[in-house]
Amino acid sequence: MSCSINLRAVSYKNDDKEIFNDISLNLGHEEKIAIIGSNGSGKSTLLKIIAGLISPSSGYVEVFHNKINDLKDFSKYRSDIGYLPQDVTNHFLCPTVIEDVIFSLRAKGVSKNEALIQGEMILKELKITHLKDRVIFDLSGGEQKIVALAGLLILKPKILLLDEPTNALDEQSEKRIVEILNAIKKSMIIVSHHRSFIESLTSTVYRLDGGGLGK
Ligand SMILES: Nc1ncnc2c1ncn2[C@@H]1O[C@H](COP(=O)(O)OP(=O)(O)OP(=O)(O)O)[C@@H](O)[C@H]1O
Repeated sequence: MSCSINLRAVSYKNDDKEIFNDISLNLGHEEKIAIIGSNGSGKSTLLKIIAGLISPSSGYVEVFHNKINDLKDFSKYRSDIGYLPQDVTNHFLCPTVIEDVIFSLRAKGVSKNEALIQGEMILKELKITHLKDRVIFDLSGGEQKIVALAGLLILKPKILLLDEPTNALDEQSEKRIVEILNAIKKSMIIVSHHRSFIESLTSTVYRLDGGGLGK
């Protein structure tokens, strides 16, 4: 099977406390999987390891079947992996929606005109054109999540890692996120506590608990 991500016997210790041990997982091409588990079981930590933000204590990650030996190895896959953190509030770098959404493209050297064209296309796709010139910190939590997602999607990542994408959202915003994610054909790992949300996206659900990952 062609895989986007493989975890090979990944373990993580924090101040000598074992968070999880010997985790193996395969994320197939354009497969969507969900990870559930109790608070503090290590779901966010595992997602950060896959996103290349922290290193495992032992074991390793493969991205497109290439072994990642240290965090530097992730640099060539940065644009391929879009990571949505649990709390997006501190994730924004620019005051307005459109400026923030195009920020990563501009950072890659894309001209302002071209970046604006692509930014407006993403806003249209996600049906948030009306938010284009709004100040991000005045937006609701749900709107901020969708704007953060737009900022990831503009780079056309092949893999999405989403940490609690519907945390604290109302039913309407959750429905909107489900529509958006169901329309996206990408490899995806979704961490969530919301059973109904997960079930509307995938039937492949893993539980991380007691230091191990199982179905
Ligand atoms: N920066 C940190 N410093 C110290 N301990 C941390 C840090 N981040 C996480 N931890 C600890 O690591 C463990 C796993 O945390 P993590 O956030 O990965 O769990 P989680 O399953 O995502 O929890 P939740 O469902 O509450 O979001 C917890 O015991 C947590 O207290």
